[in-house]
Amino acid sequence: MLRLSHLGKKYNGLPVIDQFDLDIEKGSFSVLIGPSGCGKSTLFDLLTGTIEREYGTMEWIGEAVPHLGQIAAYMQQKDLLLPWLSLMQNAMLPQVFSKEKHLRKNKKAKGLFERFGLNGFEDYLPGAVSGGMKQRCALIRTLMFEREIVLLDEPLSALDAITRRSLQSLLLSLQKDFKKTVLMITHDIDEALYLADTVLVLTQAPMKIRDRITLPSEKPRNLDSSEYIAIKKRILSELEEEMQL
Ligand SMILES: Nc1ncnc2c1ncn2[C@@H]1O[C@H](COP(=O)(O)OP(=O)(O)OP(=O)(O)O)[C@@H](O)[C@H]1O
Repeated sequence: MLRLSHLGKKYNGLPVIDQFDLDIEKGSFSVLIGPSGCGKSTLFDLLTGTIEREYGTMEWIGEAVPHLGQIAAYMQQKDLLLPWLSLMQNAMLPQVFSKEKHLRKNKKAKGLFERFGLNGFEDYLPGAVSGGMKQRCALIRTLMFEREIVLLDEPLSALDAITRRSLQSLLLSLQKDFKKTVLMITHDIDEALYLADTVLVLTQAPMKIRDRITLPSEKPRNLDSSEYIAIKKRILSELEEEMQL
């Protein structure tokens, strides 16, 4: 389990995150959804160790850790591929930090290119492929880090609806086939309901968990069913209330 206890961070003397607690089951897919500016990216920066927390603790499987820098792979909204490297070279970047055999990693990357529909594009530069293909490559690179936790900060928000849905299916396989613990930020309620085991609705800053919704285990889901329409309404009204505060 990932356990965050009493985390806190201030900017210019104002608390963005204050006494923030969160438990995430190992192997689960949790989605954070909250008003703009409530502190989601700040939380990820604390988790990755990009910024230092002022107080609070983090535990991963019962052990206190300073941050998740060595435990989590992080993927952001922007693909952040290096434009002068081919897709395969970008995907293989984690190899630079790994002591493992190049051959095994290479085989793994090739398998992922096939699975993610990028075979034949290994030698293309990022500038020569679509946004969806770049995000798929970024996702492969995230998997190449072979970390137990995957942090996703709005990874699909820049994509069109059709591309987005096909990548959502790939994200589902992150958890199912690769047994990752996934924590994702999104502004898209449908995306949250399609992917999550647990949806965490957040308050305005200082950020707290306002609602924790455990979804039925069946996936993929039919979001047109009355059950999901009701959950969607619940989340929407909670977010509207937060935005009016
Ligand atoms: N480096 C910084 N210096 C000062 N204030 C900051 C800094 N980074 C973030 N903030 C402030 O902290 C608050 C939370 O920002 P953060 O980016 O974490 O929100 P968010 O929930 O990720 O927003 P969005 O959904 O719009 O991406 C905002 O008020 C923001 O202005």
